[in-house]
Amino acid sequence: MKANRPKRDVHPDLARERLKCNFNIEEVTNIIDGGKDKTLERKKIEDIALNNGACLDEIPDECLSIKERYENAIRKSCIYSNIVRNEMLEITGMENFESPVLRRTADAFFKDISPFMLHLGMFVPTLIGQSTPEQMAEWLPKALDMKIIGAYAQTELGHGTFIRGLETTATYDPDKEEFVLHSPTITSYKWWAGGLGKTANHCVVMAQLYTQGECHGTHLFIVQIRDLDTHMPLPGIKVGEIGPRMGFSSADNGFLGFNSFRIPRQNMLMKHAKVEKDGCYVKSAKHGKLTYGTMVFIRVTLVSEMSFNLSKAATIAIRYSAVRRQTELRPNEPEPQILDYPTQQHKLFICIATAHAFQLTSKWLWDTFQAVMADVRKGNVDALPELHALSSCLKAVSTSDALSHIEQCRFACGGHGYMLSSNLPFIYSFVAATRTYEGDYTVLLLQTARFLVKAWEQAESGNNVTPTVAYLNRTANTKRVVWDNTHEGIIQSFQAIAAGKIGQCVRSIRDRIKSGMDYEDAWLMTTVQLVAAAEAHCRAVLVNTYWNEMIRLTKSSSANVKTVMHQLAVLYLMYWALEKTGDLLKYSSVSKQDLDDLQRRYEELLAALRPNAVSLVDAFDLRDEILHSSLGSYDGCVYERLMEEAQKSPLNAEPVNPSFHKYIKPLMQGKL
Ligand SMILES: CCCCCCCC/C=C\CCCCCCCCCCCCCCCC(=O)SCCNC(=O)CCNC(=O)[C@H](O)C(C)(C)COP(=O)(O)OP(=O)(O)OC[C@H]1O[C@@H](n2cnc3c(N)ncnc32)[C@H](O)[C@@H]1OP(=O)(O)O
Ligand SMILES: Cc1cc2nc3c(=O)[nH]c(=O)nc-3n(C[C@H](O)[C@H](O)[C@H](O)COP(=O)(O)OP(=O)(O)OC[C@H]3O[C@@H](n4cnc5c(N)ncnc54)[C@H](O)[C@@H]3O)c2cc1C
Repeated sequence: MKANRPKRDVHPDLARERLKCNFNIEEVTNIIDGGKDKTLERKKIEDIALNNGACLDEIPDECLSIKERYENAIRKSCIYSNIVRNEMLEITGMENFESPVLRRTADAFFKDISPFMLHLGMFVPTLIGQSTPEQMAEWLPKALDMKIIGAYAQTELGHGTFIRGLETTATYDPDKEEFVLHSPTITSYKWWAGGLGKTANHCVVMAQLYTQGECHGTHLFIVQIRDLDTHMPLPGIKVGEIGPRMGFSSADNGFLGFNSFRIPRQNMLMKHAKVEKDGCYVKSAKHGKLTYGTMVFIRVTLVSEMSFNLSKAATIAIRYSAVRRQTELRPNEPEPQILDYPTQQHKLFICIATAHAFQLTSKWLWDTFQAVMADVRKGNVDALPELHALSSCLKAVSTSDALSHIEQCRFACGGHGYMLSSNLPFIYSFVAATRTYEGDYTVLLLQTARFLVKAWEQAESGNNVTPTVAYLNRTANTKRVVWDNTHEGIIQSFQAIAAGKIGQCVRSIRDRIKSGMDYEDAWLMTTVQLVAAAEAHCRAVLVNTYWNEMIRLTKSSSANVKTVMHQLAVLYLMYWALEKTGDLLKYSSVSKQDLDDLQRRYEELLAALRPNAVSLVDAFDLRDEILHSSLGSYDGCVYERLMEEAQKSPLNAEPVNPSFHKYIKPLMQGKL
């Protein structure tokens, strides 16, 4: 099933674009990767993956049946896992199994999703984050060596968001020193877990723990569900695939039910709480939500995942826009490249800037996460609420923004963007799921809002608050910030908007309580504003972090790299300031004239970035094998590739489809 891509000359329009570049592309690539050494390591790993079997499928994935797609994905997953296990991890180090490079090289194998993704993405991280040292020694080597393949089964048919409402039970039986797992209702069936439907032989299960007649809430258990030799479901296990979805077509998302299924006591993941042999429950965690740790970890990693997906979509749309020509501007003049239209630049340059904003913020978030986890290991959980609030809003906003920008990339490619061979629909449907999974957008912003309301009350009473909300100490009691059109001024305005909205939420809640509502109802009635306040806080964090990190990381860069990186960050600030003019008018002293000036400067910036646009996406350094796009390949031979992909449609395998003789001809002849 291997096909070789024909080598072609670079399209003259793209070649001309590359000549216009005025900055050192490699320097920008190094900044995105996190340093020159990281770029070299990434390239080395990509070479290993691509020389070892990553391949174009002769028949595109989308032309296969569901079953064929799954089987092809498994075939490739096994090849890929072997390479990861035997060669890549030697370079990254076994402890860096979650390295973004592995995620990136996986794309060279899978246009859609690997059924093993959740094994490496959630099963292994849960073992690491939730096991005792003994459990880790037992399970982790097997998982890393692919001796066992796992899934993460938390969500049920009836509940995804409200984890405390999960119904699966794990009841301890001290006589046999076993837990009995049971699914008491149809709504208690596990639903959605990736890799569970057909692939996994183990999974982590979240269930309500009962011991000595008492319920202790949700805990995690490791459960073998299939025989390691025959792969048949074990007695007491009902497992299968949940059926076709909008995307994730080869991820075999599954359902799982238990009929009084027994597992040994040692299979409860006991890092934060345990059940003794006699059934005694002992809680050691200093914070009640540490069992939610894998979710926080994934939320943190999703920010860089969004940067990666956006960089793919932007690369496709910008290369395409450089070779696509449409509409005469003046009679008898050549049609311009569509990238010359300011409206096209408005759709696309923000995608490049946002990919940078998310990438730089994600590195900062990752460092914050590591520091907080190091504290937690020492028994200090003070920074956990702030980390939860931060990772929740950044996950929500980055997935939501990435989704709408990717849709803009598709719009920017006109009809051809609708083709699956462009890869934009795959990228879109993958990112659409991220807005929901690992915590829905609204739900996570409301988590952040809880933290913000408390922080606002602290700041209001003159107490110092934690770093990401420190702006509240400055702005909580200010009515309107004075508008200043420098980058510092714009960042401060975003902080003023956030503070203003949080303050308004607090006042609404208080007013509602005064008018007789209890706190829960007052909160509920204010949730539309609370979501907007949490989003505003997240934007303040994003603009501030992106700007500071950009300045820090370009300190020793060449002058032109500094300029272009600076231009992108200013574009990001201006784009969002213009998107939020209503808020600026409400919470700052900005005037109509200031906004008109801002609009003009934004349009000038689009023009200034235009000559470097193709090189800026080249700097993402996404190889064709990873992009999988007829519109986005490095050579820009868009029309040849579209035609080539069209030939692969199964409908073109024969000149006349049998349905002609069976139905159309009889219809034409009046014989039907
Ligand atoms: C090595 C071998 C080679 C192998 C090779 C294999 C080849 C692999 C092929 C490809 C490789 C690819 C590489 C992998 C790359 C990985 C990419 C990652 C992809 C991941 C894909 C993920 C798929 C999706 C998975 C899922 O969706 S899992 C399910 C997720 N579910 C949710 O997120 C549910 C959301 N709900 C909640 O989180 C909670 O219920 C809630 C909304 C937070 C409420 O919780 P609860 O009711 O319990 O709490 P409350 O009472 O509301 O709050 C009480 C207080 O607690 C605070 N709180 C809540 N949560 C937390 C927390 N996590 N931390 C800290 N504090 C928390 C809350 O704020 C309250 O505080 P208070 O002070 O206000 O009281
Ligand atoms: C592709 C995909 C893969 C997945 N993989 C896994 C997996 O591997 N393992 C796993 O365990 N799960 C997985 N999930 C499940 C996923 O985590 C849940 O779907 C997600 O957490 C949302 O929960 P829900 O489906 O119950 O939505 P619901 O909570 O029912 O949400 C429905 C609507 O109600 C709103 N809503 C809900 N609660 C509130 C509230 N308190 N306040 C205001 N509005 C609210 C939401 O905003 C949303 O608009 C996956 C899901 C998808 C789509």
